[in-house]
Amino acid sequence: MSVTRPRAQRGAFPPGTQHYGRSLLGAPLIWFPAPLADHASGLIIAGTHGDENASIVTLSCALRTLSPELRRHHVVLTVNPDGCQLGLRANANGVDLNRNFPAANWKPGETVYRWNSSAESRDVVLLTGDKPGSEPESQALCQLIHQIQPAWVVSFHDPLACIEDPRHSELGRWLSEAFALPLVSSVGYETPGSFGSWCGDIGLPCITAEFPPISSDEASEKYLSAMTALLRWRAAAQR
Ligand SMILES: C[C@H](N)C(=O)N[C@H](CCC(=O)O)C(=O)O
Ligand SMILES: N[C@H](CCC[C@H](N)C(=O)O)C(=O)O
Ligand SMILES: [Zn+2]
Repeated sequence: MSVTRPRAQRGAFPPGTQHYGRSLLGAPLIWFPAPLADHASGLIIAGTHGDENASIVTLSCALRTLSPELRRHHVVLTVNPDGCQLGLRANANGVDLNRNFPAANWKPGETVYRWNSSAESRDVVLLTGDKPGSEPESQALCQLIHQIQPAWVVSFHDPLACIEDPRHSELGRWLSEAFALPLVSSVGYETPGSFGSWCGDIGLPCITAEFPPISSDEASEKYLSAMTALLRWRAAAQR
């Protein structure tokens, strides 16, 4: 059996998508259950920030490249489909979903982000939501995780160019080598109400993989083999 599908067949998704809710604007929230699911299956997510296209597109390309029957891990391509449609970091309410998760450290009010990689400071203002987990997209993702109980989560973002894994786990070290990105313990600033904070609260290992500032076109070439390998990654003890 071939590990990858021929290029001619990679234009369409393999069958088997499922819905786990609806976005604020009514878009379906879609996930791709792992055909080879077992207790060691993880969850790979991207598009929490709808303007972080390079990682979303590369994960999509990998899903369409790997022979579907070999995929061990579940996938959510776009946590924030409304943000993707609007070209926006936030969801349609102006909420940064990665400050809206019902973590113990959630903070009310405003949050800031950097306009682009040329900006020196974080001066663009977004909201964190009316209460922890107020947004349909973050609520639905938490519910999906409680339902499928992944062994770990890898959350893709752009453009900070690092693999953030406080545990420096086997998977974190593998990601750092496979994507040739530095392994760090923290992205270096506070992210109250973030997905990783919520995972920490429930004891779920979470690694944040930040692509560098790179086009989708270049990332889909440079990172395709690493992303495709991640979809069927196994710990050494399971090989
Ligand atoms: C350029 C981009 N808006 C940016 O640098 N944002 C970072 C956060 C990156 C991310 O959420 O993955 C920032 O605000 O520092
Ligand atoms: N660049 C991301 C970093 C996320 C950090 C991660 N540890 C998490 O908790 O999701 C952000 O500003 O939202
Ligand atoms: Zn992000």
